[in-house]
Amino acid sequence: MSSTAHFPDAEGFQQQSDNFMSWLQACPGVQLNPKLRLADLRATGAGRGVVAQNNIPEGEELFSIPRAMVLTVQNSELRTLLGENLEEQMGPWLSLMLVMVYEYLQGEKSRWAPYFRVLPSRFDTLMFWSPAELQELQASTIVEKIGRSNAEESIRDSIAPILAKRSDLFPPPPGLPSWEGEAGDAALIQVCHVMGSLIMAYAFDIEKSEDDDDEGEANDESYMTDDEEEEQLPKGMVPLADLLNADADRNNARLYQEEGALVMKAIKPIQQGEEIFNDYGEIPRADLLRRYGYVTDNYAVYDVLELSLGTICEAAGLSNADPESQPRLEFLSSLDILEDGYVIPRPVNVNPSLEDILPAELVVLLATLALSPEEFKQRVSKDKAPRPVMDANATTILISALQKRQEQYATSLASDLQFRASLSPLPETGDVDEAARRVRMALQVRIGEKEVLQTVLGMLQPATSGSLKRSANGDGGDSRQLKTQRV
Ligand SMILES: C[S@@+](CC[C@H](N)C(=O)[O-])C[C@H]1O[C@@H](n2cnc3c(N)ncnc32)[C@H](O)[C@@H]1O
Repeated sequence: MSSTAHFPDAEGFQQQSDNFMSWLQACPGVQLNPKLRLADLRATGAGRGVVAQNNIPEGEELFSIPRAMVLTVQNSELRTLLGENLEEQMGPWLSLMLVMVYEYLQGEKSRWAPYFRVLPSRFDTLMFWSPAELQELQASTIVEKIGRSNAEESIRDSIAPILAKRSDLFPPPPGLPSWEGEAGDAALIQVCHVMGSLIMAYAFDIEKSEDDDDEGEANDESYMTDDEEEEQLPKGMVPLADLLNADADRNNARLYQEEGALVMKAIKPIQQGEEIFNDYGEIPRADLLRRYGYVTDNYAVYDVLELSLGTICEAAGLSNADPESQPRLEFLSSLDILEDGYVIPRPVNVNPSLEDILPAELVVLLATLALSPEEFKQRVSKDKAPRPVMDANATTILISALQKRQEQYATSLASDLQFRASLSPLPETGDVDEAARRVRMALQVRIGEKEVLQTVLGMLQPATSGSLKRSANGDGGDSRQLKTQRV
């Protein structure tokens, strides 16, 4: 979304921002601090953003948006028109998507029309990348999390029938007789993806409780229903709050959910000319790209490497990773400590220890796979998993798993770094070629993951030298043990 290409109307851009701010200002109950300006940040690839025109002290209210102004299922007339409890029936994602499609199709008649005019309709999020572009992410597990086909299935199952039945409320786009048939379906999927992407990158979770001062960042699931979603909070598009960009290091504002309004406050002193930033949380660049369609280096500290159960089992010499046919996996599964995959964070301390880095569940899995048959039998009879301690055998399995993981990426870290160094900087202003931008963002993501991998490998390899090798009879003997936190 953030390149200038996504805001093509150069002439109207500032006008739309000004119109939006005037509209907001005139809405009953809205409080806007006059020190704010909705700025044009396209030159830095960040679309619109909120900037301080004067110094703002810590704690000062930046704006207050009455709950009635938030674009939610609750506040849309569609709820009454359909006469159904949409949230209960469809879950928070799809119900808000339907409501947003409705309001968007209402055009000028929607009470949120000036708001829609400042929201983008094109995005750089992974949902919109072509298969060739996604290939640039190589073996990153983020590709599996995009969930495009699941999302489209949910849209066809839940939203399409309502649009087909109620064309009085959902007029098909000009030139199309209905939302059915190939063209109707394509138009429906397109508009739903736009609304889904807006929810993913812009919406907040709206606390139901009154007078709640918690921050309400939206959850990070793809926009589809699943069982867990039933428990999720309703989502809402909060005008202006969602025009704040985010920065991992420069977060200086927070949204507080108060009884009658959502209130953005400065959480640090903000200097004149400074941008006002929200916080998207500690998310890896892969997720930043999937949800928000951009990456910046200051999220690199949150990069992770994901190691699948399958890769670990392969490294341990198991023929498959099916708990039904692998007693050690079945044992861990019966204790409820088996995962499909394990997330290894980037070591960020000066002298990182394995203890800080490896998730305890991963260490227990490795320790279990490293047990001799005799030791495993004992564990089963005690119905107790091994302690989360890395011995030499566990370390060897992890090294082999990391090497296999490395092979899953099409290029090495060294060649990626070389490629990055060879790239000339993208122009700061004007239209940046979308494809070139995506290649670079994918490169950053895969470099981050490979850096985590190499750092952890580097930490493990010295540990296997000398006496750490387990003897052929499986006796742990004098293995040095690398203890990690307990589960
Ligand atoms: C909540 S919106 C913020 C408003 C947005 N800039 C706009 O013009 O509509 C989130 C989107 O803003 C962009 N964004 C947020 N923080 C950014 C940053 N630090 N650098 C570049 N783009 C950013 C991303 O495209 C993201 O999907």
